[in-house]
Amino acid sequence: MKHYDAIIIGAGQAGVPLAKKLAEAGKKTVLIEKRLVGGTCINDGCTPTKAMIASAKAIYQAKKASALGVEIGSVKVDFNKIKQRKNDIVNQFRSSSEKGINETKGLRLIFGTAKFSAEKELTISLNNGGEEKVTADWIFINTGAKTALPDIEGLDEIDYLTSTTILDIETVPEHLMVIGGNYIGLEFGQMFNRFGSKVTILEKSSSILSREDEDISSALTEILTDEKIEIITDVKIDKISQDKKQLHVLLQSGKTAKNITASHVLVAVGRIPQTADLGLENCGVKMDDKGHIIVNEKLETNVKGIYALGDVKGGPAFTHIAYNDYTIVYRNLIEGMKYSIQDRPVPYCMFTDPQLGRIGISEKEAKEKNLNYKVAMIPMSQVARGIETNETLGLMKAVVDPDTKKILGAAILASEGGEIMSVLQMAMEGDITYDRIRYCVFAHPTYTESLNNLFMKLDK
Ligand SMILES: Cc1cc2nc3c(=O)[nH]c(=O)nc-3n(C[C@H](O)[C@H](O)[C@H](O)COP(=O)(O)OP(=O)(O)OC[C@H]3O[C@@H](n4cnc5c(N)ncnc54)[C@H](O)[C@@H]3O)c2cc1C
Ligand SMILES: NC(=O)c1ccc[n+]([C@@H]2O[C@H](COP(=O)([O-])OP(=O)(O)OC[C@H]3O[C@@H](n4cnc5c(N)ncnc54)[C@H](O)[C@@H]3O)[C@@H](O)[C@H]2O)c1
Repeated sequence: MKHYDAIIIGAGQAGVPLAKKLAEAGKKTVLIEKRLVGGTCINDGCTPTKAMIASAKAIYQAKKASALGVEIGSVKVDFNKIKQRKNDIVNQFRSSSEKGINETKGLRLIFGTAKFSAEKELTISLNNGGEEKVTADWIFINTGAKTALPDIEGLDEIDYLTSTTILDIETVPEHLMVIGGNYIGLEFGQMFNRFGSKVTILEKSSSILSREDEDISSALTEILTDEKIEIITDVKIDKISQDKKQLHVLLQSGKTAKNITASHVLVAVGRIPQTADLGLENCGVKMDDKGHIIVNEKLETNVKGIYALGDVKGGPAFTHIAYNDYTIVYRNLIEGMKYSIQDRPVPYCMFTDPQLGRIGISEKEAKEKNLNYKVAMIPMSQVARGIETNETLGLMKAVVDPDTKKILGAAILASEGGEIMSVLQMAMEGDITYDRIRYCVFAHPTYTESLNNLFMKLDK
């Protein structure tokens, strides 16, 4: 049995950089991956979806080009080429990551499924056959999450799609029914609508984006509905069945019963941690009732020397959070720092068009916390850059503290909303108050310049 300084389970967004850096720091390290280097983000998540969303945006832009005086004629979608481009980008990212691992001295990559067989011992079922046992002083669990399946009668008897399988479907669905109206449902829903599918989104809450402020959720609902996407809320699905031609969904929306047929169903109701087959009972690492690994603010589990990073530990499930987990663990263990995950900013961006860039607290949260707050808001139809580029959908909104003048949070539903939000995040991190931003000199005419006008609204 081989002994290492460090074992990392999962070549995801935390695992790969951590493994490389530990090996570079002189630690004998092994990285175990059961499927593909790069994990969800590169292979089934951010990279492929954002590549395909770029194609969907090009279709949309081409169709509205006549508003800018450009006549394109009919727009033809080559779905195979869209997928090929997506596959090329994914392969490029994955192979460059794998090359980086293989070129790192002191780092071994094993393809296989790891399971704890004792506290600091793992048994690996190797992908090319056989088994290997390894032990280490430090073990880092970065096994990510997978699609959650709702408890709906008949779901296990139909050919449903997940965010992974939909990436490789042969043709554009005629009618795509999406269960779940949040990040995955909305990004895929709008994308396939633009590729030519009829799209129906079924959301169990009273609105899509149910965790966001109502004005943000209703603005996006209007935008998507204008694109002819059907959104049904307050949904309880009673049964799904399939015959040779169609899928049939029996549901209640509020008090109304509906029977909807569709050609395809995409399940997008959240993700669950990949912990069930990890053998955690053999090492004593504790999980919560949803199967997430419980960690302290330094990402250590209840067992000394075993850490969990990324989606598997619960909390915000984003690539940048998994990556930040790696930097915290690495700097604490190798550089002797005392970084914590508490109070770190959690920005995110949903890549619908317009994007939703979010940071800090929402108005809803400010109200719930009984804070003294004010809201600044400007519709994109009043933003010069938006008008000039024909990107007038959405709004910018910031929640501020009128006493300290600090920005508490922002929701930017706009073209490039993620970039504009990041400008406000920098201001929040650097304690730049809104009364300064109001008079900051920004280049004209940029979206950022409109932050002057956004905060001017607070005087009115
Ligand atoms: C469709 C989709 C779109 C997304 N878009 C975005 C986005 O735009 N922006 C964003 O920030 N986030 C996005 N996310 C979320 C993001 O992908 C995840 O938060 C991120 O990948 C989590 O990284 P991780 O390192 O925790 O896990 P992962 O990247 O999931 O990596 C875990 C790895 O562990 C491996 N593994 C699991 N169990 C074992 C085992 N027993 N033995 C060996 N290996 C194992 C898995 O095969 C996998 O490779 C998206 C997710 C999806 C599904
Ligand atoms: N741009 C991004 O950053 C991005 C993009 C995609 C995914 N992600 C990550 O992936 C994770 C999973 O995304 P997601 O959208 O699948 O999950 P989610 O938990 O964010 O949203 C699931 C939605 O499904 C609804 N729902 C649950 N059960 C339902 C049912 N039976 N019928 C109808 N609706 C139901 C919920 O009310 C919710 O609105 C997110 O946590 C996110 O962190 C991020």
